[in-house]
Amino acid sequence: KAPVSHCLSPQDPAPCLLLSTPSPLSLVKSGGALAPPAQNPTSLVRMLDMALEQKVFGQHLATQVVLKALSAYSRDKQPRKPLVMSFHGWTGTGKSFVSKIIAQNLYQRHEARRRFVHQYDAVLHFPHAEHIKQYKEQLQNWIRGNVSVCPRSLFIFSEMDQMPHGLIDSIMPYLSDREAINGVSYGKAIFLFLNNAGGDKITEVALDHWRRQKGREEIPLTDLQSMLSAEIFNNRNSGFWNSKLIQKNLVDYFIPFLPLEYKHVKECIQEELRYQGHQEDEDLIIKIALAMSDYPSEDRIYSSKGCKTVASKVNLDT
Ligand SMILES: Nc1ncnc2c1ncn2[C@@H]1O[C@H](COP(=O)(O)OP(=O)(O)OP(=O)(O)O)[C@@H](O)[C@H]1O
Repeated sequence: KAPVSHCLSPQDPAPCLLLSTPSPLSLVKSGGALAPPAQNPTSLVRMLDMALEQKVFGQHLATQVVLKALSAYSRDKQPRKPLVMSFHGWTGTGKSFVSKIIAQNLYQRHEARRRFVHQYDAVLHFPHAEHIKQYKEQLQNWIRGNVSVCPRSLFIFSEMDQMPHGLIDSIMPYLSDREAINGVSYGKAIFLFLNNAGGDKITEVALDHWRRQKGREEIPLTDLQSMLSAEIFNNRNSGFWNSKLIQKNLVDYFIPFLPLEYKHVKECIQEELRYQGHQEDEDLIIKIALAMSDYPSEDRIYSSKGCKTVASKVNLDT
């Protein structure tokens, strides 16, 4: 569970420092491979597939789309447009978890590859809406600087719902389908946006399916995706409210994270017990999972916190 490190962090006083003093590794041209030293992109995607399959519970829609998108992306030697994915769902359903798995598998086998992964937290890095002009400039500089050094950079924007309105549109030129901007080509970069916006609608759809006694696997992805794009564009609490990125269709995939059910929470608890080195204790697993399955109040199908508080609950009870 290594923390994601920054290549050029938003708080760096000189955001382009690495451009003037790059390390030898950051100068290696990544060419068609995902990151230096060159690796077979297909095998990286296969490893990612295995990791998602083993570690992520209850998110068959999200993991399928992520894998398809990344396999297509990794096959394209000269993409003109970066891959842009927007994750949506309730808290604790695995959005950050999946983005970490992507980062670890595509970039972080080698310590130095962490330099290709950049995480921006709207609450931490863009706290004051009145500074939006300055943030726009900084954001453009960080992205331009990082992609100049590492074309296959991965940018993760978490807490998108807290993003000052209009800020994300400042990166629109980099997400477009075009050759290069001032000699820098952005087509090999990946952008991930993590949002809670859309989570309530996803849950409504899932619950409706459950009430009609249809399986979770039957929830249609296409309906959810178009609903999500409309929802985040029209929702004032979303970082994409009225966003040109949505209007211009620059987000390639809207990815729904379904609310987690009792059985998925149980799996998270089992995993956490293993991780903390405890024996599997079925009574304890059931006790925690039952307490966490709280939505809707009459049926208690889903956990409104997903698996987010599992680690602390296990800590408390062991
Ligand atoms: N679908 C899942 N499968 C396995 N573990 C999960 C899943 N969802 C969450 N977890 C566990 O719960 C922890 C918290 O989840 P995570 O941070 O990914 O939630 P999130 O969707 O990003 O929430 P938020 O919207 O609050 O940021 C993860 O680190 C992971 O251990």
